Amino acid sequence: MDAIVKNFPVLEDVSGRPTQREAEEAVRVLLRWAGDDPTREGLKDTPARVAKSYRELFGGYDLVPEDVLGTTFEEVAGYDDMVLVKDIQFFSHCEHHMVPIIGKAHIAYMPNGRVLGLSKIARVVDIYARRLQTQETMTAQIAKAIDETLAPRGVAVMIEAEHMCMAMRGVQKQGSTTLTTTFTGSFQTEPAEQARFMTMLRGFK
Ligand SMILES: Nc1nc2c(ncn2[C@@H]2O[C@H](COP(=O)(O)OP(=O)(O)OP(=O)(O)O)[C@@H](O)[C@H]2O)c(=O)[nH]1
Ligand SMILES: [Zn+2]
Repeated sequence: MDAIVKNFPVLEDVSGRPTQREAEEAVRVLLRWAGDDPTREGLKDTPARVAKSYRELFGGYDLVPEDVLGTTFEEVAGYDDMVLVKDIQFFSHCEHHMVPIIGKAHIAYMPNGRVLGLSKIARVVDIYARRLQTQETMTAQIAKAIDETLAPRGVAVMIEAEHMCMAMRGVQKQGSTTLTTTFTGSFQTEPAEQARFMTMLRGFK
């Protein structure tokens, strides 16, 4: 695997979680930090809602890719060419500002006798998207998870995303897209396979 994975180890568990009560109190503090009054009628239930919503938006911390990548099929009539699932939409949050990253993942692999249930590829994207992320980390983590669980001949992951921390605040550049890729196995060693991945991705829009 490439250097990025070594630099960004996979985070599978977060221990020492605060209680729901503590989480709600933290939201009240942030509401006051924003300049509002957490005791006013409209914000009364907001801390509880935010705490609940965090469990969903960051639900990826409770999941491991091995659990969803278990469904594989061997009876595919000898099919051994590229499988590409493209335009998998996701919402994540950047680890620097905790604001949304909105994007699409394109994932291909070269089977080695077994193919994955297609929905499982999208589930792996969600496991990593529903954590605090950088786009580079997420790209490498998805490739690593599929590579290690399925042991295919190669994996290619491309992510294209817009970072709201660059659009809504800070430098305030709307509409820019960041592209990241990770290639393993034959996608890394054979430029022709990488090129075919790009052609399949871009050729049939
Ligand atoms: N490489 C990378 N950078 C990211 C990602 N998401 C956000 N960033 C960047 O993280 C950087 C954090 O920079 P800092 O200077 O520490 O924080 P800041 O003062 O809020 O920076 P500005 O966004 O420029 O206002 C910014 O340049 C963001 O654009 C990501 O997925 N990958
Ligand atoms: Zn950010």
